[in-house]
Amino acid sequence: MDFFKLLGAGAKFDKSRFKEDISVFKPSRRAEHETVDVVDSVPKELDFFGDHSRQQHQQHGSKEAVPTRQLAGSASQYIKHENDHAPFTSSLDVAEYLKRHRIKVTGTDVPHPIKTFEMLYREHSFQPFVLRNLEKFGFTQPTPIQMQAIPISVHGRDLIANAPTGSGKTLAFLLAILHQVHSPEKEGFFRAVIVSPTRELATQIYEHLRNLTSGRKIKVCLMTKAAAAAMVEQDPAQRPKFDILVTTPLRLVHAIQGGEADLSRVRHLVLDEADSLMDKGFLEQVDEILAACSSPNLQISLFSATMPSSVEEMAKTIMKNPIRIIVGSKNAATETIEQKLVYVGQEEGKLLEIRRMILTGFKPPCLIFVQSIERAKELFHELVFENINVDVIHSERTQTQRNRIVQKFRSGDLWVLICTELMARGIDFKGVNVVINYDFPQSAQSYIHRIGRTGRAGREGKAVTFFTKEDAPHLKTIVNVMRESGCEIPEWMLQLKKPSQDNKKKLKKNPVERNAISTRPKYDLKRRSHKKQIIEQSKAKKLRQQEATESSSKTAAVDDE
Ligand SMILES: Nc1ncnc2c1ncn2[C@@H]1O[C@H](COP(=O)(O)OP(=O)(O)OP(=O)(O)O)[C@@H](O)[C@H]1O
Repeated sequence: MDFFKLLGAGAKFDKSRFKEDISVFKPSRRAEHETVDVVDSVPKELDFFGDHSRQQHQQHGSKEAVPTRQLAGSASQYIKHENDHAPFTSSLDVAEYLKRHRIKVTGTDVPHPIKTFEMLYREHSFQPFVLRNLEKFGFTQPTPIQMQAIPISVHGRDLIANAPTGSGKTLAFLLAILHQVHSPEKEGFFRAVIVSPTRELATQIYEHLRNLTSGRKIKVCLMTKAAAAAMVEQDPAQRPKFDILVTTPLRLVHAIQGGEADLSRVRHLVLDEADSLMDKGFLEQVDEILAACSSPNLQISLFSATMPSSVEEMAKTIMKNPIRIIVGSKNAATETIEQKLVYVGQEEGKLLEIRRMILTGFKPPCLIFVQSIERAKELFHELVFENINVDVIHSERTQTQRNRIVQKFRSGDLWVLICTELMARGIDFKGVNVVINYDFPQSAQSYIHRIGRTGRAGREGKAVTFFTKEDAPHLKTIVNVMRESGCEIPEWMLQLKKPSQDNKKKLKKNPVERNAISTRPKYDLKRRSHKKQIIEQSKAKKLRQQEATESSSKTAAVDDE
């Protein structure tokens, strides 16, 4: 029996490359004579995921070798329907409309959704400039999250919104804010604050807002390092007045502590990528921001493509009677993304696979995710000689470099961008064709956001995730996401054991240890590191000698005096 055909069910395997693994998984004589359905079952010998139970499920499953996306219904949220302009006639009518757009809403006194942007003007007294700008920038029809989130926010209600990546969440909260802040206030206090976890995302939201406010005197502040430094220098009475603030958490906390940002008049606080902001790394800062937003009428909105229950529970403690929206399935990946898992054997197999992809019709633009800055640099040094336009972005690069790289990737000058988790959330590169998870993601959330950089706004995209034997215990986490987003999964993958909560936590905290990314033989690497060590030791010795000579000549000079 062909075990690598079997392993290939739901993943890709190259037999010639995995000779060693073939011997590891070599079937017993008895197993060779068994007639087993190629896809449905995995014998013990291949049970490197530690799940023996799936043998009992031989009769189920698909014969599809690679998981494919189920197309049915995936683009439904963008399809216009005949009755889209007619007002709602009954609550049944509303329920049917929500169902058709796969919008689930929970909460009390939920305002009706909108069917068109024009309804914002007719039913919610939006200013005409908003409609003009929407048209100017090509937004003709609201997406499902916009249909329901905007009226809720306009009614001043707290909101927890969970909708897929690339489904237009940004415009949903920006339009609500524009309605609330449609004319500039003379005193110029911040009236709305949008917090996002990265500078890149904050900049993107700011640009989006600038487009939507064009032609109006609404003042928007992007809290950059330079802007914050300028505020510190300025006399408080002379500081420019702003209506809306877009910021990262730490920058804002510094401004609050330094007295440059007064949030006492903020009416609406939006936490974009809320689950990330309410995670340990940011929680303290978010607490401080919340404390500074002291208005009794504060309205809070949380948006993300992933909203774990623990975050929702925590969120409810700071919100007043919130309404919750889920578009599609909760915490699922976007359905227009074709997702694939590729088994690469050892760590070294990843480079071979990526080179094979480049040689055999690789369609840029492409984002490649790795788990650390070190690995991003290593991969860049390997791919830079491949005759492709490649660059690398991570938090150790300067802000100017980061801005330039993002710009080049957007304009198509860069084909391949190697990145860390820094780029996983929110960044809207419209035409990314493929996302490669070179390193297996550390959580389902990370997977959903990373692959969500493709397949945006109803477009199609591809996501390829490499996995080695070390990643196998966590494979089920990703398989579950794939299933939730409509991929067909072979039965044996569905039967894999779930990683324990403990294991999940461990992986989230620390990534899997991996060999360095390099095509150089290990012997070469060892020799290089040894050589480097000798050079450093010799430099240190020289320095010590120099210092000793200097100090003895100083003593001599003192003696002479
Ligand atoms: N109503 C609309 N019609 C057409 N395009 C839209 C509409 N709303 C948003 N878009 C576009 O869809 C793309 C994705 O939107 P956005 O970045 O807001 O997604 P998101 O839901 O915030 O994703 P993520 O979870 O990754 O942050 C953007 O290019 C945006 O301009």
